[in-house]
Amino acid sequence: MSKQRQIGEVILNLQNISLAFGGVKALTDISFDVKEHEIRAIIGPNGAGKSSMLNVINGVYHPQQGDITFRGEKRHAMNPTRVAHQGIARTFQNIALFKGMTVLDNIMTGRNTRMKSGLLSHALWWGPARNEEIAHRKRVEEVIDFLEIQHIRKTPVGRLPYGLQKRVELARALAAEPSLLLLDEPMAGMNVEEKQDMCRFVLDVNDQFGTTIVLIEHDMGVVMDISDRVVVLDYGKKIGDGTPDEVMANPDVIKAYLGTSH
Ligand SMILES: Nc1ncnc2c1ncn2[C@@H]1O[C@H](COP(=O)(O)OP(=O)(O)OP(=O)(O)O)[C@@H](O)[C@H]1O
Repeated sequence: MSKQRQIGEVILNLQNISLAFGGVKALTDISFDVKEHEIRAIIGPNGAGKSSMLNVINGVYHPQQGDITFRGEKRHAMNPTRVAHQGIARTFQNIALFKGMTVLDNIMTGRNTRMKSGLLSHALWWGPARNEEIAHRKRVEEVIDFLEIQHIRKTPVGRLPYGLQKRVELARALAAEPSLLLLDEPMAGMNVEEKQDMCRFVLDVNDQFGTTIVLIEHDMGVVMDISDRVVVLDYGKKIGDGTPDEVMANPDVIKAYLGTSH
C-alpha cells in the first residue's frame, strides 16, 4: 500500500472510557486517539466491545465514565444527530438503508444534516431551497461517480446484491461530507472481489477526500493492509494499540485470537 498523504494531529481523543449495561461491562477504562487523515482499525473477538465503542463515538451510547474530545473540544453527552452535525458519519454492521427507495434517494438522505432551508420553501421549490437542492444533488452525483454506481442510481436498494448495498451505504455516509467516517464491518459478508473493491474505495476516500476513518473489521488481512494503526479490544479491555506489525507481534493479541474462531 502506498500512502502519500500526511497523518495530522489528534482529532478524536477517548480517555478512560467505561460503559456498562446493567452488570455487563462492555468497555472498561479504554483510552486511544485518532489522528487526522489516518485509517484507524478497532479489532477484537466477538463481544469484545467494538460496536459499543463506535456507538460511544457517534453518541448512541453515553459512557458512565471517561472523556471524549473531538477537534479540541471536550464533548458532553450528545445525541447522534448533533454528533452528525459535527461531521461524524457512520455505516452499520447490518445495512440500514431504505430498501424500497432508489439508490439516488437513499444517498440524498445523507445530505439531511446539511439542509438549511425550511420545509415550506422546499415544498414550494422556491428560491434558496431550489439552489440548495441543486448543490446537494451535485455533491450526491459526485459521490455516485466516485463509487462507480451510476448504473444503479435509479434501482431500488432492496433489489441490489449485498456488496452493492454496502457500497450505497458508504455513499450515503460520504454524501454528508464527514471529516470522520465510522465504518462498522464494511467488508462483512462480501466475496473476495467485493472486498477488494471496498478496500480500494476506503483507501480512495481517505486519500482523495482526506477523510479520517475508524473501522471495525474482522478480516485481519484487510485490517493489516489498509490501517495505519490498530486498537485491539478483548472482553471490553484494551489489550493492544499500535501499527499493524506491532499488534500482530503483541503476545496478548496473539493469545486472544488463538483462543477464538477468528
Ligand atoms: N444494548 C446492549 N445491551 C446490553 N448489552 C449489550 C448491549 N450492547 C452490547 N452489549 C454487550 O456488550 C458487550 C460488547 O458487545 P459489542 O457488540 O460492543 O461487541 P463487538 O466486539 O462489537 O462484538 P461483535 O464482533 O460480535 O459484533 C457484549 O457482552 C454485549 O452482549
